[in-house]
Amino acid sequence: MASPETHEQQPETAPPFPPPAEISYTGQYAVNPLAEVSFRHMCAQIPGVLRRIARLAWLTDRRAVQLLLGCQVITGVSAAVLLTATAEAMQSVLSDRAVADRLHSALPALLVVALAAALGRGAASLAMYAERRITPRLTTETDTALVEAVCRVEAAAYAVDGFSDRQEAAEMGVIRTQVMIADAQGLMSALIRMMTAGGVLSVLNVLMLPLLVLAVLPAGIGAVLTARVDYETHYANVADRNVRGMMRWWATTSKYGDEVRANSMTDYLTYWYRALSDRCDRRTLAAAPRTLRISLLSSLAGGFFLVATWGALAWLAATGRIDLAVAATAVVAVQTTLSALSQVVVNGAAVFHTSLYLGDMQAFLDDAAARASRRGPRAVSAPIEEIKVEEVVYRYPGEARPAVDGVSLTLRRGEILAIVGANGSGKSTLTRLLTGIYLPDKGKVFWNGTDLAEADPATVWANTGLVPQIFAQWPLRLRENITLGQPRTHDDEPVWEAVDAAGLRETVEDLPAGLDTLLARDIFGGAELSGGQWQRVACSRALYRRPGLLILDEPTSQMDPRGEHGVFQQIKSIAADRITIVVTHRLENTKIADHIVVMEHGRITEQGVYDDLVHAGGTFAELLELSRKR
Ligand SMILES: Nc1ncnc2c1ncn2[C@@H]1O[C@H](COP(=O)(O)OP(=O)(O)OP(=O)(O)O)[C@@H](O)[C@H]1O
Repeated sequence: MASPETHEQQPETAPPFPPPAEISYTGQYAVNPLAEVSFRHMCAQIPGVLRRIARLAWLTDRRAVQLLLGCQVITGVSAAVLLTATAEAMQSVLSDRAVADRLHSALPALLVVALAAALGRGAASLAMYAERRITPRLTTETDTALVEAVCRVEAAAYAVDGFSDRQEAAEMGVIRTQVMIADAQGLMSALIRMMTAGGVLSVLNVLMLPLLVLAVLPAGIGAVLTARVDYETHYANVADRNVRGMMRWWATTSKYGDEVRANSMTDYLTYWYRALSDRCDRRTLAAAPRTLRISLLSSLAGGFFLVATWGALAWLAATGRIDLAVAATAVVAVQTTLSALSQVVVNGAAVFHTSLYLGDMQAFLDDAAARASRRGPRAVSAPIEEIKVEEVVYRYPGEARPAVDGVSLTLRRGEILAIVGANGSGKSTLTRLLTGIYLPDKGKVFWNGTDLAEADPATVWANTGLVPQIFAQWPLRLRENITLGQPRTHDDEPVWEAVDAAGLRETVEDLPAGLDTLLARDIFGGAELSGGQWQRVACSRALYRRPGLLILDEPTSQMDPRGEHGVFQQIKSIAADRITIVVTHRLENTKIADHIVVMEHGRITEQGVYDDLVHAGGTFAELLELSRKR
């Protein structure tokens, strides 16, 4: 192995950074939903998407939807009136009478034209107002539904390959809801205008309409094909974008700022971030020639038919097949139909594009709903007298070996259980099974005789208090960090009790606003706590709940000896009313336990009380000996 000095002397020989891992999933999520569908199938989806958008909008704001629909009708009627009145005005303007007479006779029709145009514009403004009433709430509804769906899945879903990528893809659906109503409304109003203008045009000359449709259709096909290419690129980039988003937070949050700097990680992290971005860009750029080809071909075909349309109109007028007034109206009708058709194409493609992301969002919401906790209606009643674990086995998805493998235990109220064992031996997983966060693959966990697989988890978790190894440091006030999610009381007495129990009073009294101090210095301001102080906050949070089952997973790993001693004394003093479980590597702390279990490779290999295990000559004695030798 090269010594550190060798590294220092030959920095130029250091190998280049390894590229970020290629992440691709092979599970059920690996199939691009577009890969196997035809163009016709894709277009056939649009009415369904419009229906779904309409339903969501209707649920959000019925009156705004009614207003929107009313405006669409007015748009259509005003477009038809406008064209008919234009034709009438043209008849008068292009007649062979004196100029003053022509204008005079055209005046009523011109007034109707002005009125219809004003009505159309007014309806468009009102439609925009209605759209702006619906969109923000619709986005909030979908966004909240997504957050709630993720919060309500069984915790085991997080470990399923591709779950977080699907969530990332679903986020795109939420983003698209911001333009979804505007696009759908644009499409509808363009369709109405197109139908009325097209109707008028086909009355003037039946040949014009198919020519116009042919002029715009290639652009429509091109836009939908481009949307498909964009979506394919988006789909290929989902995993990398997801990782990049997470890495961005890890690299830039002040939480890990010390580690990043003092371990010289900045260069690697920026290289890594850029490499992931480059990879996404490469995929995007690789798709550019395809979109160029699509755009050129569709423009060419569209241009050809557009020239044919104008040529046909000129030919009809030049050969006297239609008179000049009709030709002039036809020019207006062609322009109106053309702009409406173009809008249909643009908004239709946008709605189609949105439908792809909405499809991802819906698929994720359905998947999350299927993974939501649905265990049974039985309620676990307090106090918790007994927790019984029978031969439980739990294997994380994709892992070869179970993390917990055939464990049986019985815990009674008033007892303290200590779980010890090497890293990765299954201690935390066992606590997740005991609390019902995970349900075992085999075996059962009973609380007061109720199988947790059949119990409503809310009634189970109403009785638990957990200090996990990695706990949340919420960017909220100190009081909320302790009481988060709990029923509020009118005074702070119980909060101070929890503060005292974790030995946090002195810290709170030193804070500028006591319990009201905001603990979000990086984001919104306030104060910052040390690692050990945060751990005391996490302990206060669990103790504030006065739980029937208190689980502390390495609760004092960052505390000074006085703090650690105080917390363990406190655990002992309140143990009579509850079942307490402590996971710890500091074996001296297990002296307070009534029962100790030693775990190895997911199994309990030794158990008993402290004094017996110390002299048993097994793993416990060996680990204790090693810790004393240091
Ligand atoms: N979310 C997860 N997905 C897949 N495997 C996991 C997950 N969490 C833990 N494991 C695996 O399960 C095994 C047991 O992990 P567990 O966290 O229960 O160990 P532990 O005894 O608490 O370890 P430590 O002392 O390091 O906290 C380990 O092999 C670990 O790799």
